[in-house]
Amino acid sequence: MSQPKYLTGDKAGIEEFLSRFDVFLFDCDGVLWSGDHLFPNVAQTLEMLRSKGKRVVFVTNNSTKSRADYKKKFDKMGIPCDVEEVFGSAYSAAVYIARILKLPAPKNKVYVLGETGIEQELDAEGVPHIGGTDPSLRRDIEPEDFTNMANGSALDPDVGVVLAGLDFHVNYLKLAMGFAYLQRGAKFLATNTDSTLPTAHSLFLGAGSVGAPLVNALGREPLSLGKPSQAMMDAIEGKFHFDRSRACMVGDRLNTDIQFGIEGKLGGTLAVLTGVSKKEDFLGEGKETVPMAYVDQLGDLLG
Ligand SMILES: O=C(O)[C@H](O)[C@H](O)COP(=O)(O)O
Ligand SMILES: [Mg+2]
Repeated sequence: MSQPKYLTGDKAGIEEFLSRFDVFLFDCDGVLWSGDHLFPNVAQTLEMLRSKGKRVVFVTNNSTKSRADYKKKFDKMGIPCDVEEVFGSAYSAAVYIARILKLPAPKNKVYVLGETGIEQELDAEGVPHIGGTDPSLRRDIEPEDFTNMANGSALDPDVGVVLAGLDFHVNYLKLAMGFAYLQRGAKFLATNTDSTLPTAHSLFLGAGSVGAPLVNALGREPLSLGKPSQAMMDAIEGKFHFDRSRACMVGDRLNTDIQFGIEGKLGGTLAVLTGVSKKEDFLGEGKETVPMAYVDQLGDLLG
């Protein structure tokens, strides 16, 4: 497998690379920012691409925010963005549940292990849901909870799906309730299964690590609707109608972003070193997932 091209400081190489693509799919966490810290020259780089007539789509696995929430974040960060340019895993999962899975009401209710982003996107698709940010679940489990989950009286009979995403308020009660629904046959879905979350210039538990207790107890993985799932790529192509051979995925994580672009048969992939993956992860012999090119940070594309 050919080695990726290092583009930082290579003005001619950058020009040639950018000329191959009309559309850039941008990952967010670890590429544009770390939490609320915008990396250098990100806004200027996106402006440069747009001035060259390139289309940008923001494709994030972070399901804690809805597309509308991301639009507010982009505005706060001074990055011009239309809400329609954002395609997050919460939206991807809500579209899948509403338009592909299409469980017959009333058994189409979703038990959410996650934050408001998931709830907002389910609302937008008209999918009923419980759990999530419900404050009544932010408490210790009590002896009667075990009894009432075991006999079903604490469970909603209309729940047909358990949807797991990044949840900053996870506890035993919420996990136990999710497991109770799964044992009763609810479909097991995830917005994404990233093991770690790159933020505050460090790594924290990701969505996959929050949902891991359910995977361990149940003995099987959820269907993930985030990167590298090609259901997400198909949904993005269906919405934006682009030529995959002229599209490039830009990301910080090999087993989500770069794999997503490669398996999606996009024209190219660009790794940045400001998030999860390190260059040692893809340079040298026998590496499983290798980007077409890489830069130290996104702003290096300014040349
Ligand atoms: O744990 C997570 O959910 C992910 O680390 C996080 O949300 C990744 O977001 P992305 O890099 O896809 O923008
Ligand atoms: Mg990322």
